[in-house]
Amino acid sequence: MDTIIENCKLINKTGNFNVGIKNGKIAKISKIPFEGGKKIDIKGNLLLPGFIDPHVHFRDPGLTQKEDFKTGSESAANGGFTTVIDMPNTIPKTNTYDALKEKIAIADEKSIVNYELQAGWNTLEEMEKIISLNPIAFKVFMDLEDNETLEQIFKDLGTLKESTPYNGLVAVHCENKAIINEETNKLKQKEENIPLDYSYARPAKAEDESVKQAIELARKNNLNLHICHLSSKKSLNLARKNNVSYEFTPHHLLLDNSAYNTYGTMIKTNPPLREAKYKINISDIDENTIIGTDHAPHTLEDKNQGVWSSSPGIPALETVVPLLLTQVNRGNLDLKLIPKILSKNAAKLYNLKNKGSIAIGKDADFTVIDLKKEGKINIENFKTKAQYSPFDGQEYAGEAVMTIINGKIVANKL
Ligand SMILES: NC(=O)N[C@@H](CC(=O)O)C(=O)O
Ligand SMILES: [Zn+2]
Ligand SMILES: [Zn+2]
Repeated sequence: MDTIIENCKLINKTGNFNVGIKNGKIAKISKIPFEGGKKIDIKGNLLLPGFIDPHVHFRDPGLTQKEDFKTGSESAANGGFTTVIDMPNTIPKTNTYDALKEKIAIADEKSIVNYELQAGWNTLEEMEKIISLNPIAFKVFMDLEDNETLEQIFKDLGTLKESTPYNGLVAVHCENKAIINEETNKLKQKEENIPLDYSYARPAKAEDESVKQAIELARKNNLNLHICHLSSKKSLNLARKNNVSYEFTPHHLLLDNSAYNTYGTMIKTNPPLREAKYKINISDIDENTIIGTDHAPHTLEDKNQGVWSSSPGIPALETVVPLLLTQVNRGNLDLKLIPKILSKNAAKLYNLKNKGSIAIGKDADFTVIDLKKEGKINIENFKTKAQYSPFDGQEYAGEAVMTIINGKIVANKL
């Protein structure tokens, strides 16, 4: 053994366990103590499979004043995450072979957590080249494209699936561009706009229409659809009915659009926070849910440019775990769902075969949880460059106290 993690509680099991690690893999799980290796005593806390965030924006290259792969990955580790999936809307976009190659070099050099990269869509010819670098999926921002372009993108992705080893997984930002434009233009007629207007400029029906369209296009082209940051209840019902996977962010679960009156453009995000009656809630989390934080850091300056010009996005890697564990402590969320929604389900969707559970032979990636640890969220302790959060100052119960990757501690608050 290289390392032995001692005094571990495991979910659904009684008693304390010891977990042996050899060459970065789980080699032994036993109640009976054993010797031979460096010891990590986690003091009776809960050992969970390393958390996976399938939706982060690390802004590297091109936007590193907002975040870079070093600070982003440190933020992930500090928040309890061992693996992240980064989005392609950097500068340049990660939609060419060269740009993906460049990002892999950056991430290899700077990341302290495991990472996977999504690629942006491009011509079929370019996407064929991109596939040789194994992006984990293609991402389509449906809010930025018109219908004709979307038809073509999905058709090309279908062809790509036939002609290359591409697995056919397409992750989508679902909001309908035409509806957004129409509603935004209406609201701009008002004499003065307030942050709350943003919620109505991109209404739930824009998301619902887009989800419907994405499901149709994916079916037509034999693609495997995954819906990012799903926020509308109706969209959720559509996804469930059609057996399509989806992610929830912590802010869409926990805040409604009345928060715009408190936090202003700080909580501007896409899709926007919704009216209480249309939104998803903690009670919508089930066995199949995936939490994707949509960690979308910006500078304070970028966040303070008025209703229409402020950058949309909220950093979330360092708040999501205490926020969800607080819901567990309040009895609103079953503890047994935590390893599923934060690790297992994303590992399955993205085919991360060695991740998502604690078993012999799996990668030695762990998140250690102290369910009773209380505190107040404090952005001053964040590793992200983004210095804002609507949850700053909020009391929590339950925290990730240690993050272990390949058997090595990358963050420690024990
Ligand atoms: N969610 C956001 O409001 N912003 C994201 C983009 C995105 O995920 O749509 C960003 O990159 O800042
Ligand atoms: Zn998005
Ligand atoms: Zn995003």
